Amino acid sequence: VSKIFSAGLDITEMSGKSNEHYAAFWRAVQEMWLKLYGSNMVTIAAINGSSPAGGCLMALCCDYRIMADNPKFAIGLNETQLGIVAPFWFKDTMINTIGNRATELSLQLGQMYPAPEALKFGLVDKLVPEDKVQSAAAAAMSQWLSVPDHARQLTKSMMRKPAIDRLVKQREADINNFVSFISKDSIQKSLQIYMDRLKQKK
Ligand SMILES: CC/C=C\C/C=C\C/C=C\C=C\CC(=O)SCCNC(=O)CCNC(=O)[C@H](O)C(C)(C)COP(=O)(O)OP(=O)(O)OC[C@H]1O[C@@H](n2cnc3c(N)ncnc32)[C@H](O)[C@@H]1OP(=O)(O)O
Repeated sequence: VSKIFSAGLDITEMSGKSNEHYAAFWRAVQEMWLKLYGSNMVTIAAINGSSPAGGCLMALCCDYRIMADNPKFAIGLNETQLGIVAPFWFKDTMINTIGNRATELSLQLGQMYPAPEALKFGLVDKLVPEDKVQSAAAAAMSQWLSVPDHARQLTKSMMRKPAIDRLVKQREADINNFVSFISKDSIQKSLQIYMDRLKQKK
């Protein structure tokens, strides 16, 4: 979709459903992260629009991020703005990209960064004109693929393995945490208010 890289997780999957539904949904989200963050392939994010929360997470899972140079497009982990909390593995992924202090600021405030600020913060690696995002991503891919694969893969794994192992170890506990958190009346109410606001903004 033009102007949106990803709207993040589907909020309708996290509201008004059964605990079994929430558990299956969260397991699938974990699986997505484990596959993408743990992939030994080269992954380049061509960010052609806004990228809140889960969308930002997907971009952060990639090895390199190229974003369209348009201040109307914003990226960030904005969970607190929805009244929810980015789980520890979202937080770890952000820390591994921009460091601890910048992550703390970002997460507590639920900040969405317009493209130029995202570049300053290190959330993205490069800005290019909107119509050059795909070609710039292809060029970056060629550069990354020119590095000997075994050396690049072992290096990637060395950098990411501690975060991945942490989720693998705590996977079931993380699902239980998510289910008990998201099914609280107060959290369901916050999500509903956020969705109503999204619809009113039209
Ligand atoms: C203690 C801790 C323990 C455990 C952890 C607990 C909790 C962690 C849980 C969850 C983590 C979640 C991460 C997420 O990804 S949450 C989702 C965050 N996403 C957003 O905030 C995006 C909101 N959307 C927008 O900002 C905009 O819609 C936009 C920039 C993506 C697009 O803007 P547009 O102006 O182009 O389009 P709209 O008119 O706003 O939207 C069109 C349409 O789509 C609906 N919609 C938008 N985003 C979502 C979404 N993420 N899920 C579901 N639906 C969405 C929007 O309501 C409109 O619907 P209608 O056409 O009105 O029906």
